[in-house]
Amino acid sequence: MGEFVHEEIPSTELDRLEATYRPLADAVRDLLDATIRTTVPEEQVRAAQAEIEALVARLRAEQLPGPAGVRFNSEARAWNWGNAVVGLRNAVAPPLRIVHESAGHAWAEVELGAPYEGPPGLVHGGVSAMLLDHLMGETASAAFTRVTFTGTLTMTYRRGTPLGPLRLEARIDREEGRKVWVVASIGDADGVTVEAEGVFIVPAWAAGEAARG
Ligand SMILES: CCCCCCCCCCCCCCCC(=O)SCCNC(=O)CCNC(=O)[C@H](O)C(C)(C)COP(=O)(O)OP(=O)(O)OC[C@H]1O[C@@H](n2cnc3c(N)ncnc32)[C@H](O)[C@@H]1OP(=O)(O)O
Repeated sequence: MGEFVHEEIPSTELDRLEATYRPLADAVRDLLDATIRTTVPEEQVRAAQAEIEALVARLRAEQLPGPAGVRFNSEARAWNWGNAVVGLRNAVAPPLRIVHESAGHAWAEVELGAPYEGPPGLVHGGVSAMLLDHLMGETASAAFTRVTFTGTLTMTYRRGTPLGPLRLEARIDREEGRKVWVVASIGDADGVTVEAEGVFIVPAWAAGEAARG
């Protein structure tokens, strides 16, 4: 596993960088959707591909040696720009904007489009699991006071989850030692579509931090 990296970038500078990278990722997200849905003639598809390849080369002129990781500064600011669910610079991430109502209760509202499809018009079951896994993990972390990893995640798909606006919610159900049980759901305007239960574990190597949290 990589590490949580201490990198001393002031929070004001991070705000400035995020204002640059967020619109870039939004544009790439739009590109994903357009790549799925375009019906332009094939020669235009090939021309667009060449332009995209040129853009990739421009961005790769300077880059990190590997994934973005999780970083934090001494102002208690943490950033995980590559995260698959919440990563600000990750066009694959919706991204989920999670609201921590209190330690142990969090929710998010999101609109999922064409890149998240499984059955026709419905959210891919693995995407539902991925989004809930992350939301539940952050919930188990009790407002970022401890590190938890998913141990076991159980999904119950009650009915198809339509693409479009959705609400996700998670709560800590109970705790025992280093184990935290979290329950969660996804719902649309007509009610719950997916329920999940998970056991999140404060790893032995992080247990000291958890005791302080
Ligand atoms: C202060 C800093 C703040 C920073 C704050 C940052 C917060 C930022 C939040 C981000 C949120 C991200 C959310 C993404 C969530 C993922 O995607 S995490 C990635 C997917 N998960 C993984 O890769 C986990 C891989 N597995 C592991 O690393 C280890 O097996 C585990 C799960 C950490 C457990 O390791 P361990 O600590 O050595 O566990 P161990 O001592 O053997 O067992 C402890 C207890 O847990 C039970 N247990 C162990 N494994 C399991 C299991 N798989 N299922 C159920 N129970 C289990 C044991 O039976 C034992 O129970 P008791 O005997 O105590 O009753």
